Amino acid sequence: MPSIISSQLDLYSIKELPESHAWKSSLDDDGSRNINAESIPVIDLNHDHKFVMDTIGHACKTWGAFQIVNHNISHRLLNHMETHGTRLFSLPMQQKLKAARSSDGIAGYGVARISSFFDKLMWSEGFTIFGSPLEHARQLWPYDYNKFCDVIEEYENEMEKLAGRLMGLMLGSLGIAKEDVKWAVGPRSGSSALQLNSYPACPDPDRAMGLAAHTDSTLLTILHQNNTSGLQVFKEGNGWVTVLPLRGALVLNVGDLVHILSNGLYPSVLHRAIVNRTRHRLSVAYLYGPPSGVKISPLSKLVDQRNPQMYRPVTWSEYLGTKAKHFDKALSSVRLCAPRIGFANSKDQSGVQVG
Ligand SMILES: C=C1C[C@]23C[C@H]1CC[C@H]2[C@@]12CCC[C@@](C)(C(=O)O1)[C@H]2[C@@H]3C(=O)O
Ligand SMILES: O=C(O)CCC(=O)C(=O)O
Ligand SMILES: [Fe+2]
Repeated sequence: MPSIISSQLDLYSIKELPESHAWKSSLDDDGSRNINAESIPVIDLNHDHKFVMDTIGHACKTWGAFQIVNHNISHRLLNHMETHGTRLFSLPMQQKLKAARSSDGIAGYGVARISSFFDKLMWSEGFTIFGSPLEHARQLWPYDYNKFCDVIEEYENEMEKLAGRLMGLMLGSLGIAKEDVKWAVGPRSGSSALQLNSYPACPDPDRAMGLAAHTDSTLLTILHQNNTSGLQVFKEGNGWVTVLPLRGALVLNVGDLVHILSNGLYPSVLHRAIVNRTRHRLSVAYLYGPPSGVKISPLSKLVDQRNPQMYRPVTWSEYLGTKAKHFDKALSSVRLCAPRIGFANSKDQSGVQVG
């Protein structure tokens, strides 16, 4: 387990990669820096409905991730979010620590929640918003916290609408009307989180890891990255594929709960973030979950004798607890029967850690 002291290192001031953050020797290159020609699809939401739905279905099956353009989230809002994120991580360390995540909490400033599963530390810092950001914002900027809260509120509202629309398209591509899934329509509250990730420029990027490989414990995640690459998705047969930032585009990741809902048809995507020698990278993940209390289980229309129910019902908070305990074994710990052969995530996710 990383010690408290080393998890609070100020990465902005370090001139040489400490052993605590060295994941692998520079000699063993796993090819992660190849910018492969093939990458995740880019989907224009302005195309006609049927085309968009079919393209999304195909992307979910084959990649578990895609980029979207013409999503109706304004450049102004994306830029504001980026500015406020950068402003937060530029604060002095002792100021950021005033909003530190408590050991049993979700919200606040700190290392990634999954850090405890690795013996090396990641080259990143994060700020998680779960519920109102007011208290933490007050600690960060005692005289000037409103602007931050306003941007977060607007961002969450806009993202919620987009996530609902994408959820409808994904369900549609599975042959399910959104209206047939009770919780997918109607009011929702407290069923999303926002994760700001900061990856400072790193003196030895080939040996460092920004955010270790994981799948998201969400229905879906909408990711905004600044104009610096770092996100990679894993595709069976291709290995790690870089998702190049496309100005104004957003990345959509299929999460574990859609994996469950689709009875394994849309596998959640394994992804990670690598770091950069000269540039600071910022990403903002909107983590979209079901309303609290709702049990997520494979849609009955997708279950029959030939396709038995693969997962037991779980609520979001139950699943988050399972993930915190079992990490990459969380999905298999709620599995009822063997995975479909040849599916992207049917293989064990262990073994992705190097170093
Ligand atoms: C709603 C969520 C989803 C969480 C936990 C909680 C709040 C923070 C999210 C993340 C964000 C960073 C990667 C991850 C793996 C992590 O360490 O914290 C995510 C995790 C998950 O998807 O499991
Ligand atoms: O920074 C990135 O591109 C990835 C972030 C991520 O995977 C997450 O916040 O869950
Ligand atoms: Fe993620």
